[in-house]
Amino acid sequence: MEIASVIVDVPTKQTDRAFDYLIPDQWRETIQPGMRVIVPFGPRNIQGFVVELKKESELKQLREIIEPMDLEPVLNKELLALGNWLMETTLCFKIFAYQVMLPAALKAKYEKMVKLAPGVGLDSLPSPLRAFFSKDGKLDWVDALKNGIVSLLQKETAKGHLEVNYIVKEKVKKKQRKYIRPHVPLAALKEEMERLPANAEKQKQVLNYFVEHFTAVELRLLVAEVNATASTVKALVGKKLLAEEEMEVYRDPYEHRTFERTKPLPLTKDQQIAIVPILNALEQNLHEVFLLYGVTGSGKTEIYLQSIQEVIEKGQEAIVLVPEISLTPQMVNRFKGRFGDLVAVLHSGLSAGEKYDEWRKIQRKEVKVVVGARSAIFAPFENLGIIIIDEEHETSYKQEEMPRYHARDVAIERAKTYSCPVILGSATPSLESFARAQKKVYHLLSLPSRMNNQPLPAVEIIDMREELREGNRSMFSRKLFEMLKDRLEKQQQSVLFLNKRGHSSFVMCRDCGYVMNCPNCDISLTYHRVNEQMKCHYCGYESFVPKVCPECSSEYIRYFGTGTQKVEDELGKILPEARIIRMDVDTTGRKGSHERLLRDFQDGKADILLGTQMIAKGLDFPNITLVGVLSADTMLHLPDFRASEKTFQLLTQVSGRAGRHQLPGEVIIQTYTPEHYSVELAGTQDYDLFYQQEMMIRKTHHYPPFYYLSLITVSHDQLLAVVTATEKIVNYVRLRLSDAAVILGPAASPIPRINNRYRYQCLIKYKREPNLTKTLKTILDQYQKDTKSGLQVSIDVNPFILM
Ligand SMILES: Nc1ncnc2c1ncn2[C@@H]1O[C@H](COP(=O)(O)OP(=O)(O)OP(=O)(O)O)[C@@H](O)[C@H]1O
Ligand SMILES: [Zn+2]
Ligand SMILES: [Zn+2]
Repeated sequence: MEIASVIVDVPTKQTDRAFDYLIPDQWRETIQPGMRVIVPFGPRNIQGFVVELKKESELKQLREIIEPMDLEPVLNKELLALGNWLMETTLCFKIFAYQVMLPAALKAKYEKMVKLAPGVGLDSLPSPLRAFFSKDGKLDWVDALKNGIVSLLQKETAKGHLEVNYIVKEKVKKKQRKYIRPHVPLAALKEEMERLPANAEKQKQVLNYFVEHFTAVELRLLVAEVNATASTVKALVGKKLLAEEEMEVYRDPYEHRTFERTKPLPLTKDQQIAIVPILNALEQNLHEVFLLYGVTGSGKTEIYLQSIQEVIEKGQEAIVLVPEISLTPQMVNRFKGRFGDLVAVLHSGLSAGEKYDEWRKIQRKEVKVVVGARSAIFAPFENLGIIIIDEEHETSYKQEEMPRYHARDVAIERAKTYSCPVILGSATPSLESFARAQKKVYHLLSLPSRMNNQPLPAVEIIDMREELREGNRSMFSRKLFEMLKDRLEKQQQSVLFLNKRGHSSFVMCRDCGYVMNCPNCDISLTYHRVNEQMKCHYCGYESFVPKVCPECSSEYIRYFGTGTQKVEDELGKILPEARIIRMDVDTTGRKGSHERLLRDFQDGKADILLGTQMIAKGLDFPNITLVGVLSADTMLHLPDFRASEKTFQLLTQVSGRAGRHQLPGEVIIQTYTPEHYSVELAGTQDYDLFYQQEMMIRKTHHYPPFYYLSLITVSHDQLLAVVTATEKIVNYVRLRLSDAAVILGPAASPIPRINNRYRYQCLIKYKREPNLTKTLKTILDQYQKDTKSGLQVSIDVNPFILM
């Protein structure tokens, strides 16, 4: 085949299609669909994905592919097809659909270089410029910018002395190490060793090493082992007795860890009942979606492990998704402990190089199981036997930028292709999934009780308004304080949870109520204690904390809201003898710190674990008998129809950390809205009742799972332009959809301005609209092509964040 269709790395509407390129003779045998190539595009060289090979093109004049970037495809056939599906269902640019499937290391980086034009010598340049160029006549664009010589360069370019080149670079290199191996047969090696002169003592020792271990060894280790120098070894390589080669090594983030091997546990009655349908589906190669609904601590993970065991025995592969936040060492241990080196782990704590290496283990089929966060759903396995999504209700499974995909949908799509089962597991399933299970679209499996029939922990809800009325102004209710003290005496552990999401620490004037807002975006600035600054989380604007109120000059301007640091200080005052471990973004920033803190807690080096969302999930420690939630309602007041659902799920998850083993657990939930049903029902841990209540509300207000949603957001720096455009879009949508669709807008977005751009939206609620995708595509086409107007239109199908 002579011609390759290539999707180029230029995410615009005009370039969102395949371009044909001629494959030069020398690459004809090499280039295949799914490989990355470097192609000329306009004046630049850029990266692209080959999606198809063909014999003919409609175009006569084709440019040639410059070179392949891969020696084997990075995307297999199935993933190429999955890319098409992503474009269709999420309305993203084609290039994004492919890039999202690859580790960041394989995303191209471009370097701009200024070079002497062919046939031009350095001396043609004016002398002040010459010094900036390398001997071979090159200059890095970054250096040109730094030295402020761009206009000089432009003049020379106009004269034809210089040209600008774009060089595509890979972000990460494979890690290579030098290895030494014998180059002659063992007998010859022995002979040569005898023949060496007596003063070549070191060389003798090196050869002797290979006589004893006739195999390749890393140079570094060899030198250390025989106490020789690299030059001694080099000399033997020079004599062709030994050979040197570069071998690739993987960067293994778990290199220095040993995992205690575990064996399958005998399943409980409930577990046995739940696993049978899964094993059946595996045996018959059936695609089926299971919703494994099991209370916290009911043994869902053991079911995952034993299902995977079956898959491996069938010679197939498994993907396990867990939310980033619960990709704790404990979770990783459970999979590595059961399947050892057959497990690859992908999470954001790894460096780009480590992620790349884990990805390649998958691609080379050196592992059978991948445990990872959202993007691991694209693991390049080719014989998938099962896909498991733990904590399936977690909103982090939805990507909030292009492609705006939900990992659950991708999982089901891939599982259909491989005709294999999907398990969605949760103690608090999303309303969407539970509704589907009720309608028998998903197969419901239940684990209604905890291991060893331990009861769920007893939950008490404390009304913080009442505390205030009775004169307690501390952030700890009297009850929580008493119980913390009690646990200290009993030498049991407590977990204190502070809900940070939707909770900003803002600065307010106590005299006039002035709140510091971002001048570019209509939201309050967040107080950062570390550098005593106020920061906007949307545009990055920073400002100092004012000493007096800019409105009324009062000195009583101070910051509100509670951070973990403040809670820690407070705890130190009231329980000075307590040993506290704090886990939040500040204390877990460094690599491995997350793991270390948890291990310390597990080893009993602290009495109280204080943290944010990152401690809500996955923890399974026997000595935790008390969980305290400091403020249950901070999330309830977000402009989000899922606010109640999220609150209920989070409270249930945190409560589930207590009393998981022999000791019974207790939970204290502090709140300012104890009468809210999601707080109340989290108190009784009654998912079923919560489900019924929430479904009624969703039905009344036309929200999922009764209706689907699509959100169109328009932004521009002129308010009038945004309103006019959104109005037009709303009218257009109205014309194209049926009367059954509910079309809301134009309305200002919940955050009406970000970075000086006004934002308006149109929200569409619908049940079945065959015309919808086409309509949305037309809108995108229209506005994405017209870049001059400055209007930005983005569309989120099934949005999770409505801001
Ligand atoms: N069949 C079994 N026999 C004995 N112990 C078991 C069995 N299955 C699970 N366990 C243990 O019970 C505890 C709770 O199980 P697991 O963590 O899998 O529950 P889970 O449902 O995943 O909980 P959560 O949703 O709260 O994370 C673990 O310590 C686990 O090792
Ligand atoms: Zn004031
Ligand atoms: Zn801002």
